[in-house]
Amino acid sequence: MAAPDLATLQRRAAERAAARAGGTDRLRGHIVCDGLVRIFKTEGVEVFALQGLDLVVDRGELVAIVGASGSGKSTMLNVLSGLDVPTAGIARVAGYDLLTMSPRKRLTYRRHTVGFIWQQTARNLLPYLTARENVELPQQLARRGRGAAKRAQELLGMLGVGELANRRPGEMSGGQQQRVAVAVAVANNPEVLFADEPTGELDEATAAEVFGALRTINAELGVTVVIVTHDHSVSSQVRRTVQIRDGRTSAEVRRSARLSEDGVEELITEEYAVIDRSGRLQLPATFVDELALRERVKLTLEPDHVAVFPGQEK
Ligand SMILES: Nc1ncnc2c1ncn2[C@@H]1O[C@H](COP(=O)(O)OP(=O)(O)OP(=O)(O)O)[C@@H](O)[C@H]1O
Repeated sequence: MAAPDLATLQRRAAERAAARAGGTDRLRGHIVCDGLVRIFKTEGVEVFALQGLDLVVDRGELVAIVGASGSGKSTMLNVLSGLDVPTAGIARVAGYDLLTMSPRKRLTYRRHTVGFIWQQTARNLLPYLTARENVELPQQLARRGRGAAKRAQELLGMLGVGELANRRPGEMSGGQQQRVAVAVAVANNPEVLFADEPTGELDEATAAEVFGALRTINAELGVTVVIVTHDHSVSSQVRRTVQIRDGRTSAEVRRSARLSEDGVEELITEEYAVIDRSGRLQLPATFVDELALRERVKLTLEPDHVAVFPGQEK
């Protein structure tokens, strides 16, 4: 069977997500971070891991978050997954307020609302269980044992690893293990799936298969998917890539499919800088270097754009 094209997947994900949410008007802001701040204090030194991060992810979206080491990706993911509490700002996922929720609600949130995939393949699966048993386990723990075997087989089939249902993780490749891990993560039908460097231990071709599995889950189940990675090539695998720099969202790459005049589908890639509510934006490092922009720049307002010029030397 030929793989569906990007436009079809895009439409299908939107339809499934709308059906799940109970109408398109409830689609906005499945994940909302607004002015998110996380300060760590170690030995009297304050580290600003998140410095007013803004991010809105719609229900049913699939988004990649990229950034260099130390940019704040893990801190953001820890907050969104309910493991850590931010210092200030707004963090909301699927209607849960992550700053004020009680420990009990936090547990419910982690068990039922979100699913996780970690970088270390070994952390995602129990080595002594088969693929099918691994997918059945979270359902049994949530007392959804009836029908667990059927759902496990369906999910494994959907992710192209149906034939491996009776194999243990040690008898599968890293990529196959991560695809089974995707099935485990969505076994209990979470609303949001967080993947932390899910392809960190894989080569490029295998990584592409795992990204394909995440796209399938997004399109078929309408689950909102957030992939965190330092691998910039992920932007060729997803429609929206958000870049984090110094604890803030700094830029976005959006890919969309459109039909050209002669009826051929073409992919458009557009790059945006992110501007916050105070009007702050970060210029891409390459632009800053190219024109040797330092300290102050000159801005002029044109009818339809703003121009930035190197400031005068002192
Ligand atoms: N528990 C902590 N205590 C003190 N500082 C921390 C703590 N966790 C993170 N930091 C600091 O916060 C900043 C952001 O770290 P974070 O781990 O979120 O970055 P990252 O983008 O995930 O990096 P990597 O890709 O290397 O995992 C770094 O300067 C880091 O040293």
